[in-house]
Amino acid sequence: MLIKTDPAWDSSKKLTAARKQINQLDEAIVSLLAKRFETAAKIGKIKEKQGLPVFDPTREEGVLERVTALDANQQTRQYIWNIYRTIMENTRDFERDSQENRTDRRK
Ligand SMILES: O=C(O)C(=O)C[C@]1(C(=O)O)C=C[C@@H](O)C=C1
Repeated sequence: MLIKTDPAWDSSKKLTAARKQINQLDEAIVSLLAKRFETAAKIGKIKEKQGLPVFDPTREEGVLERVTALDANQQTRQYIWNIYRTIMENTRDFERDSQENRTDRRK
C-alpha cells in the first residue's frame, strides 16, 4: 500500500490523472470518428449511384499528406500516417457495408 509521503504516491496520482485525460480525449476521438464514418457512408452511397469504386487511392494519398502536415510534431507524423491508413481501410469496409448492393468487397 502507498502512503502519501511516498514518492510513488505522487507518481500514482499523476498516472491516474493522465489516464483520466486519455479517457476524455478518447471520448472526443470516438465522437469525431463516428461523424467521419457517417460522412463516409454518404460518400459511399453517392459513389454507388455514380458507379464509382469505393477505393480511391489518389484521394487517400492526399488525405495522408494533408493530415500528416497538420501534425506540428514531427516525431508523431509517422504514427498519424499509420493511424489514418487504418482509419481509411476501415472506412472503405464501412462504406461497402452501408451501400445497398454489398457485393463489392474489393480493397
Ligand atoms: O473521399 C472518399 O472518396 C472516401 O470514400 C473517403 C475515404 C476516407 O476515408 O477518407 C475512404 C475511401 C477512399 O478510398 C478515399 C477516402
